[in-house]
Amino acid sequence: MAFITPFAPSLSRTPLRRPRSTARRSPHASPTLPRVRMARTSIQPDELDVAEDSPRDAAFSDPQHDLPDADLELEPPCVGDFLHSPCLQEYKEQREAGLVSYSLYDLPDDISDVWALAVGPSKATELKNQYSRFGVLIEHNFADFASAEGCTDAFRNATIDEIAFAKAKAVYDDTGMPAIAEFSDMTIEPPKSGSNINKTMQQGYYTRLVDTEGDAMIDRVRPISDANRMAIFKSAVAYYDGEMHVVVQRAASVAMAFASAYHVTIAIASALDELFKQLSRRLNLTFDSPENSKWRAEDGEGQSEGKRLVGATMLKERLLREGKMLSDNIIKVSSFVNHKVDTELMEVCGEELAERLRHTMPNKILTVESTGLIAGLPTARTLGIPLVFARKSRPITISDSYQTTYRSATKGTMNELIVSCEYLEAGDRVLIIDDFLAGGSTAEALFKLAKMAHAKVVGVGVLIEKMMDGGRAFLSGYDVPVESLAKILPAGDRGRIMFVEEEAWVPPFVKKQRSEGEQEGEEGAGTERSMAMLEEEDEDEEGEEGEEDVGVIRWEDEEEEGVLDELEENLIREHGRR
Ligand SMILES: O=P(O)(O)OC[C@H]1O[C@H](OP(=O)(O)OP(=O)(O)O)[C@H](O)[C@@H]1O
Repeated sequence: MAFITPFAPSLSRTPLRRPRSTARRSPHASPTLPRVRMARTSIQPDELDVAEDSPRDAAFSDPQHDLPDADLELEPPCVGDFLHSPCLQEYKEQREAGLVSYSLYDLPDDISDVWALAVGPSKATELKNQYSRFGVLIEHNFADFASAEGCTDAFRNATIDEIAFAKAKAVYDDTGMPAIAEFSDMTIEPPKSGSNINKTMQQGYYTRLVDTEGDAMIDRVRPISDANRMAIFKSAVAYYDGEMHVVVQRAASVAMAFASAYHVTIAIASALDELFKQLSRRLNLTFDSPENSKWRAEDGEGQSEGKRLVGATMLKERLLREGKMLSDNIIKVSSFVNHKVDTELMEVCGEELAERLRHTMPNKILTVESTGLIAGLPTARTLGIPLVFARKSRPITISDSYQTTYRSATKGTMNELIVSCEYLEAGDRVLIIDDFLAGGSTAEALFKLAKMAHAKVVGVGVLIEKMMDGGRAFLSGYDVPVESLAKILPAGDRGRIMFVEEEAWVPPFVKKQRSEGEQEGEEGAGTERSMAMLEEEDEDEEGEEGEEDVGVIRWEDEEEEGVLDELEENLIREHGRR
């Protein structure tokens, strides 16, 4: 049974690990860091009691359940036997043959460590960006771990945190680099008692091949499930550096009506986020490089220096923790956005909205009282432009005004919007900022006001976009960029908020610099590396592409039948018998 993701690391890049810089560590840290015991908490521990007949899952549902001490000395039994990564094996062989050297070439000063990964490709990109800002260069990703031939039982009997840990440890053992690894599974809970369901369907379903089998399994089970039946995605992430290990688990439950394999990313993102928090504290990974701490506008297009963008990340993290769906499309964020306001969070959100929309060259922010001001003010301040907010009732100080009406999505009432002719002028380039985008009627009303003033709306930015209300499509006719920091998916998951996972946004000029940097690197900028190494690298890059193609062809043409048979087997497998 394989869980291969078609992704190959660039084996021939020199595997480097600079001796750990103490500069980034706490001055009080002892040279041998203590081992960390992590309580394995889940987002919704109360919702994880679905697999009554599984001692593993019972343990998982207990937030206090720690790895037993024996695990801390892992080598877990059979771990080396039941896991195998062809790419890591190849790397190991190259290393043993002396083809990859550990000589340290000039790493940038702001890099203090080089790590490796064993995670899915999209998460790898995110982690690379995230950790690079903290002085960690992520150099390899061994995403092709699979259960070794003949080790199916050992693999099934291992918990997901054991597997994540085993992957991290295997990568560390074979590369010498600290490693982060991930492993996830999906459970479809048994139907509620009394459901009209035949015997084989009473136990629920389970897979560890979420990427490849998850959707097919959900599609098969959904028609025989009631709307409240849950698919539970669990993810374990582990870090190991030879001295210390940290293991974190998180879970996300999604109603079958909305579930897709994609939702495993919620559990993965949440676990990785917690892992990052733990590691940044334990390893004192500080964001201390002046080079990194600012985005630099060097494209000559008039973009000013902006700050590092963490608004979307922090907002999503907060949504995950505190946001609630009160109904299908009413979102409660009153503890940090629109009643009690987390001003620091709004500050970084405003900064990110400003940087995302800076290219529209606005000279004015237009928003609506009162909650539009929450995101509007920091955005305006970052851009250094004034803010005008439309009033919902006419102040006695306003005589000449532009005025329109719109229907409030949340209240269902018709509202007036009024802006003084003094403050919206012909030729203004207006950026609309609001807390929410739902159906788009509020933003459209602001478009109308701008039009009355012969001003031009150049963009729309919101903190939170409710994907189910179609505001983006509604506004598409205006043909302006629409940016949102968090895109909320339709309700589900017992009041929990779910959002679309997106790659971190980076300014176009930074992207350009990075791709130019990469090209330079490929074209021989790595002067410290031997010609032989560069040639190998070229070959590997060809190999990477080749392998991805093969992965696709194999699924579609050669092994499709086999995979479907296996899926069929999994579907009829009772939950407790994995
Ligand atoms: O895209 P839409 O469908 O127009 O919805 C978005 C608007 O809904 C909310 O305002 P609301 O109408 O509830 O008024 P409030 O800000 O006074 O609560 C929110 O603050 C946005 O302005």
